Amino acid sequence: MTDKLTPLRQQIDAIDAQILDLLSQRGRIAQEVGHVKAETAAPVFRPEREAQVLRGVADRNPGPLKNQDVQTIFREVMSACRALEKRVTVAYLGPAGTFSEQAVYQHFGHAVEGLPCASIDEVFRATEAGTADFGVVPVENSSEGAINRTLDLMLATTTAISGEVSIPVHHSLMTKTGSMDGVTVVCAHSQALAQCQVWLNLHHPNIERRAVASNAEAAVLASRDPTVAAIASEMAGEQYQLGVVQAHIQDDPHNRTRFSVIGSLQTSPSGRDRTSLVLAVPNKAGAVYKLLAPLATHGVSMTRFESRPARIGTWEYYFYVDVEGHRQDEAVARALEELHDNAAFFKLLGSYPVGL
Ligand SMILES: C=C(O[C@@H]1C=C(C(=O)O)C=C[C@H]1O)C(=O)O
Repeated sequence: MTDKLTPLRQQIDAIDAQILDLLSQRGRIAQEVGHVKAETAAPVFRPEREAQVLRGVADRNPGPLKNQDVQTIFREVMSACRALEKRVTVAYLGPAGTFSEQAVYQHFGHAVEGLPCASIDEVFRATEAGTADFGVVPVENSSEGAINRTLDLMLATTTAISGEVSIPVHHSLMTKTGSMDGVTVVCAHSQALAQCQVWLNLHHPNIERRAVASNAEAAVLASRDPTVAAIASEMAGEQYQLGVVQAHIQDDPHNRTRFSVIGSLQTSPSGRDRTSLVLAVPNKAGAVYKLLAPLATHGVSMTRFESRPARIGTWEYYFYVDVEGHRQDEAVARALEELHDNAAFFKLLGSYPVGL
């Protein structure tokens, strides 16, 4: 067996040497790109370019590696190259170990400076103040719907959306010991408790459920107290050395959360983009129908329509609308102009590449 393995490993060693050499060449060119950008104070992180690179590797992938796996590798290659230009700082809902942190790495790769924040408000504040270059905030969950605080802050702040990232959300029940003996309370973020309620009703109907600031916070509490169980990601469980009582307890096995990347960057077209905006109309019959007519006129598809009650003022609801295409695409630009004219309130949140 050894005789058969040795020549194969020699081939792998030779290929690795080539890969390393090519990575170094790529890194040196990225440094040059960094110098060019510095001359014009151009932004280092270019989400549209990174999206194109990732789509390109999937299109050209000859196998046997899976598209998703080569994309993960190239995301990290770009992340490391980008860090040679500048290591971007990204604020997210902490502490470390949250799904938000996972979303940060999925979008930016690991060569970034994560800035864990105590609340969604703080992520917006850090991003607006420039303490972080970008922020990553949850927008909607496939089981529980919109994250209202995020929608409200999108309206109230000057941040723009420059990207999106969607991740599978799997919840596990974990304790310090890996068993439920002596456990009197299950802690998690209210969204996670809601996403696991059928399972909890069935298996632990009599244990108190307590909502805390985040699932990672629940993991911290469980790591300190054997009477506390946490619902959190296994990543958080590993971070705080918890034992898994039961993995994947979320009621919907396809549960996902979509995050927005926020910042001051206005992303250029990537070829497959989405545009997010907020609209309001006076409370009159047929007003919403009329408001949206320009989308149909210009053949622009709407991929999301969400309403939020206006807390003060003249209008009853704000409508959060996502459409296919970039604000610079001709059809989208025309539709947006007409929407703007029809609406009592209009705010363009941003155009950005459709997430992988
Ligand atoms: C190298 C660049 O800078 C960054 C790094 C990229 C890369 O490594 O491919 C791509 C886009 C930018 O986020 C660039 O703008 O081309």
